[in-house]
Amino acid sequence: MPAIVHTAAKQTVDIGPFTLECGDTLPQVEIAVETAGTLNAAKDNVILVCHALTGDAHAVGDEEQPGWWDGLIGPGRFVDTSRYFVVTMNTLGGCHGSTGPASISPDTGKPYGGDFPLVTIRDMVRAQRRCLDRLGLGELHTVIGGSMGGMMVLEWAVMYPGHVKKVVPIATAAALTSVAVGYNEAARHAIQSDPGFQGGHYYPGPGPVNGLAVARMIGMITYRTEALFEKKFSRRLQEGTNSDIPSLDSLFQVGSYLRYQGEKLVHRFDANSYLRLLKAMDTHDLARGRGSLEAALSRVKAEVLTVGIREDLLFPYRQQEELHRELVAAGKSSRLIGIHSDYGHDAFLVEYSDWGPQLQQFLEE
Ligand SMILES: CC(=O)SCCNC(=O)CCNC(=O)[C@H](O)C(C)(C)COP(=O)(O)OP(=O)(O)OC[C@H]1O[C@@H](n2cnc3c(N)ncnc32)[C@H](O)[C@@H]1OP(=O)(O)O
Ligand SMILES: N[C@@H](CCO)C(=O)O
Repeated sequence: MPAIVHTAAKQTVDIGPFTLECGDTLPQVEIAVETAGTLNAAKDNVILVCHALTGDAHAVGDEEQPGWWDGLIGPGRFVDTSRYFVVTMNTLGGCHGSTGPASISPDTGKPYGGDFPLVTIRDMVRAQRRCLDRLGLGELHTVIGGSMGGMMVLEWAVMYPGHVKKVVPIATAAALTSVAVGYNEAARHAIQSDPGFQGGHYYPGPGPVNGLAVARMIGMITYRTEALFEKKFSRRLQEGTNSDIPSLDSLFQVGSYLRYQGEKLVHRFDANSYLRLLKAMDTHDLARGRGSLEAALSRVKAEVLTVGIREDLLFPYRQQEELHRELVAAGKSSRLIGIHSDYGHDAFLVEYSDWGPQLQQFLEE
């Protein structure tokens, strides 16, 4: 069993062969894990953080690199690492240290590429559970995460009700709306129609970089809001563009920004993982195989604090309201916070003042 290091630490945990919901077995699975804080003697202060689509295990910063949730988690912050032992894993199927399409298949000695199977949200959660077992961490104080991470949070509450005391699903839902699935289809099509895609067998080449950039551009529009774009860019043209005569080359600031965001993602994300994680979100439904959402939620034992962003275009606030309503109807302990933010969906990664204090209180009660 791997040793647990009880301060900020990174490790890769071998969880062995792993059979997915689709029936395929990955012969060897590794999960990249980062921890922050100290595990107490009773082992009852563990908070599991589940990342969103392009996140990774580095939620909490260290001397080398800031973490993507530093505004929320750290010593003396809303999730206080001087009290809690925070564990974050790169998801199975991802591209930041855990087994995914770019990993070498033990069967062929080559990267899986296009042969890597679909990993569902439930597979991701089962892999997390097995990883925690390997680390000797059976019980969770809280599971928290946003967007795709929030889907995992809800699955934790349903799949392992006896193992988690509290859950905090943020900017998420029991299943994506048809519009969100539509955006994801357009993003996948951009990647798969790029000549660099080659059916997913593009390693060690750069792969479908243009398609991935376009996919991110589409995504970014859904992660923000009209109000934010109006404030930041309005209809201004990018510097150097002739504003007097309309031209095919006219570049708006918003266009330049989206292109930049697309290029930025290409340097830190693998297209094969992007395709699979989008599909995992599309195909996810908390009710699948459980009769109904009501039946699924009837299994929940954890206290639930749902956080929604009222301006979220991707996971509309009505979805978090519905989740809360269903939980209450099922007699569960459920609270809902609806914040306002021009950031829209991405607010959970950038704005904490409206919900951080309530989260802190929820954790400490
Ligand atoms: C911190 C990390 O690296 S995260 C790594 C792991 N990834 C994740 O966890 C995923 C979640 N994170 C995210 O989605 C994002 O990082 C967010 C939401 C937290 C913040 O997004 P950001 O891209 O940092 O912020 P924002 O949308 O304001 O964009 C700012 C960038 O756009 C650039 N920009 C702004 N206007 C324009 C324009 N008109 N034309 C071109 N570029 C522009 C800025 O110069 C800035 O560039 P920089 O990132 O090189 O500094
Ligand atoms: N900005 C988030 C959006 C998806 O929730 C990410 O890239 O993971």
